[in-house]
Amino acid sequence: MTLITDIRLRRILDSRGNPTVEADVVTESGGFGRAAAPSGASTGEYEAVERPPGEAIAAAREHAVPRLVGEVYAGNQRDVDAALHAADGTDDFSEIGANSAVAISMAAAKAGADVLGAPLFQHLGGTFRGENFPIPLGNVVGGGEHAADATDIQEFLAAPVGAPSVADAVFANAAVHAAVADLLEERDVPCGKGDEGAWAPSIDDGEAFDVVAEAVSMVQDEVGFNIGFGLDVAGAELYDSVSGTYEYSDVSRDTDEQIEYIAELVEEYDLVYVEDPLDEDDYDAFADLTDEVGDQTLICGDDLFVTNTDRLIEGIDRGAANSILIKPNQIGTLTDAFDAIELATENGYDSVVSHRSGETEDATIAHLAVATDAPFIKTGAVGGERTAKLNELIRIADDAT
Ligand SMILES: O=C(O)[C@@H](CO)OP(=O)(O)O
Ligand SMILES: [Mg+2]
Repeated sequence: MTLITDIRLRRILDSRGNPTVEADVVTESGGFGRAAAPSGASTGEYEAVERPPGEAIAAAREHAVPRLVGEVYAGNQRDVDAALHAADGTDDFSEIGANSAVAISMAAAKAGADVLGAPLFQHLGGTFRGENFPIPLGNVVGGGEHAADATDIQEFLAAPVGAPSVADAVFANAAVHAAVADLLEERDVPCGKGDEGAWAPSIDDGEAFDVVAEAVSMVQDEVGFNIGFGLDVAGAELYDSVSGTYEYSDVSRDTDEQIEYIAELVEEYDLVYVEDPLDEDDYDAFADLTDEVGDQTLICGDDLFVTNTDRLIEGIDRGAANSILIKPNQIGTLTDAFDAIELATENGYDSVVSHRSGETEDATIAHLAVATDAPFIKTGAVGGERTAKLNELIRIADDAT
């Protein structure tokens, strides 16, 4: 019933106004799935390769579509994704593009769910999923590669760890986002928004820490549950491999100083989450920091692991980080993303399913997080392409998908 009978690929707009790949998958019994690839700005060196959308579409039409249409059942995700790998023939999707691959992979999953008449999370995760929800990490202030002339640290995140429901958590993050705007106005700091909808003021990191800590504590008092504070440092973007230092606007830190700086921030702000505090090649530094503060906070590898099980195995062996960011487009298929989450879970690493800075209204990652029982999701706080995922989580919790 789920035999794939048609695949259409097109260029659509992403949230930055750039083209991206959208896929439609149709099955023999009329099942339909549509999904779109997101796109990163602070991309990891070891990510699967995103090709210009026009080229990715042409290559996928030539190599992948003939291997899928009339050949593979959309309901069998591993077969779909194996066919995508076989069609590509490289180990980084540089032939058909990880953007075409992930769009087709996710669209096939949705078509499979459609034939079953089941919500996507249930098709992917089974009937016992849908009871637990990820804690949403909400980006409220940001800079780095996501906004010009703003903070050095890429993302200051609200983490409503004590929220009684996913809806309460989502609204709490939006409230922190609004409180940050009020506090910045009081300080006469004008600001626009960065790529993910976070405020992008022209302030230094120290001032951003003050503002976000105050906003978090104000909203925490209002809502009456615990809201933590987290960061995505995007360390690889700050790291200068020639000098071996992390280059901030006002200071440069060598690796030991960077480890100490992050450890101090964990203490001072009681950080519950720190993503990519160090360079993507430095497993040893990740291991040292994890050793120092890993019992107090999550040290998450994004550019370090790029959702890749080989890189995660290396991290597990060396004690680097205790958490992994999961971005399906970093690795190209849902199967690969699932395998990374399962390997992480088996080894006590918390998975954080994540958006990209360039997004669409596609909400697959909300279902992926619920399907895999992931403890966290990072998908912004406000903005249509971000709320598409947050509102989908609320609907899943309300049993309304
Ligand atoms: O670094 C990150 O975690 C992501 C998403 O927040 O950014 P980008 O998609 O630009 O890689
Ligand atoms: Mg990151």
